[in-house]
Amino acid sequence: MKIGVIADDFTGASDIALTLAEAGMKTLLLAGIPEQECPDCDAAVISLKSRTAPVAEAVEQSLKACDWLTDKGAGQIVFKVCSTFDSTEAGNIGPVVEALAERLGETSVIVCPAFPENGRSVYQGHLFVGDTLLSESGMQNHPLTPMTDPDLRRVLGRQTGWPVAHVPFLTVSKGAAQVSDALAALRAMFIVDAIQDEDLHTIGTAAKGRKLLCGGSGIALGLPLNFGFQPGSPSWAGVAGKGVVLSGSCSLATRAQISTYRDLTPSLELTADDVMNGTHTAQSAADWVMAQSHDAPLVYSSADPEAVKAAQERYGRDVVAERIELLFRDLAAELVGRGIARIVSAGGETSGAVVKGIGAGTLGVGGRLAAGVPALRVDDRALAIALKSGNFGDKDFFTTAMARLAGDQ
Ligand SMILES: Nc1ncnc2c1ncn2[C@@H]1O[C@H](COP(=O)(O)OP(=O)(O)OP(=O)(O)O)[C@@H](O)[C@H]1O
Ligand SMILES: O=C(O)[C@@H](O)C(=O)CO
Repeated sequence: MKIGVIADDFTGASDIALTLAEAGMKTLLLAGIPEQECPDCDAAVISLKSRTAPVAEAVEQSLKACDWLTDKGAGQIVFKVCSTFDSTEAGNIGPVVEALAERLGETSVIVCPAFPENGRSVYQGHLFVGDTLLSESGMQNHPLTPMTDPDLRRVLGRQTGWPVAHVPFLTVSKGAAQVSDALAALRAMFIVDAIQDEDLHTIGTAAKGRKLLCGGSGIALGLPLNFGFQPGSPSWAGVAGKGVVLSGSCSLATRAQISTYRDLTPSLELTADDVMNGTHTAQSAADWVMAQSHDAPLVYSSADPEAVKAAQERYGRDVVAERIELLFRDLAAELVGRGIARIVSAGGETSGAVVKGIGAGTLGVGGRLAAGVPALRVDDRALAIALKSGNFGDKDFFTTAMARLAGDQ
């Protein structure tokens, strides 16, 4: 194994697994730290559900994953975080990077969440989503990690005792040698600007030999070449059978996708009240799914910001999120037990719960369904899944993803 990735959520893990697979590496996605031997690979992505975990837990899990990956031969570790830098004042990005850097003996670390293909760019240390600052992109209303400050130097600075420095676009545009020189000057975490894929390739070249990087999936674009890999297309055979779309994401993109898909398919909305007072359970939702003649109905809890806020005030933010996630976990388990063969899951926390529910161990990476979203095959079962990050995919994503999971081009 050459590259080991620790991802702080499941959609993020599948996002970077696609980048590495398309860059020519045999890549495996592992749902947590494997208890058994895993098949041979060039890159392994360990998916944690640590983005919103308590800091100490996130640090402990990340260090365990790091030890497992280095033990299997990984010489370079990437800590994959969200391209919208989802985190809170407490962490978990700063504390995890600190702990990993200390474990690996690295004294300066590149931190770059840019993902230009999906509109995320970093310029003058600020994160943009398309042409808006992060803090005006909708992410200021995220249910668990509202992002209200677009200056990543400040955001990261609040999470770590390490100095936070900046490598500006002007340096990146001069090439890898200049980036390497800038990184050598200080013991620090460096927010590195990147506005296009070319910048990420430059940063990738500058990262040759570095033991630790932190970023979105874009940070991996230039790394495989350092190990001699050339781009390729992962293959996908398709899985036939009944499908389901499960969404707990409340992002703008997911809500637009739901509104399109709801016109085409039967849908069941689980409101926060329904879940909290037991009106809907995993059993009742599974009965509903199996009773639909449509081949891929929709079950969702994807409320607008006002409804989310009201539910959080009524029940507590973490309590309501956890109860909804548990319902999706148990629903996924129930549905797979009843023969569901294709699942599209929307939302990182939600996907962590869904993957747990289906009891996945190793997921093979197939072709791309959208930028940042691959088709995945669960273990060697006839079960296909897509883990869609909240803000990824166009408005027709659920329809096209379902068809492609089945093998349509
Ligand atoms: N009506 C609601 N009220 C409060 N919380 C909700 C509601 N519906 C869903 N949630 C919670 O909101 C959270 C959404 O996070 P999730 O990571 O699944 O989506 P996302 O943030 O859009 O995706 P990503 O992390 O991939 O960008 C989940 O914990 C979910 O349980
Ligand atoms: O980087 C992203 O935006 C995604 O891979 C993700 O992490 C969403 O949870």
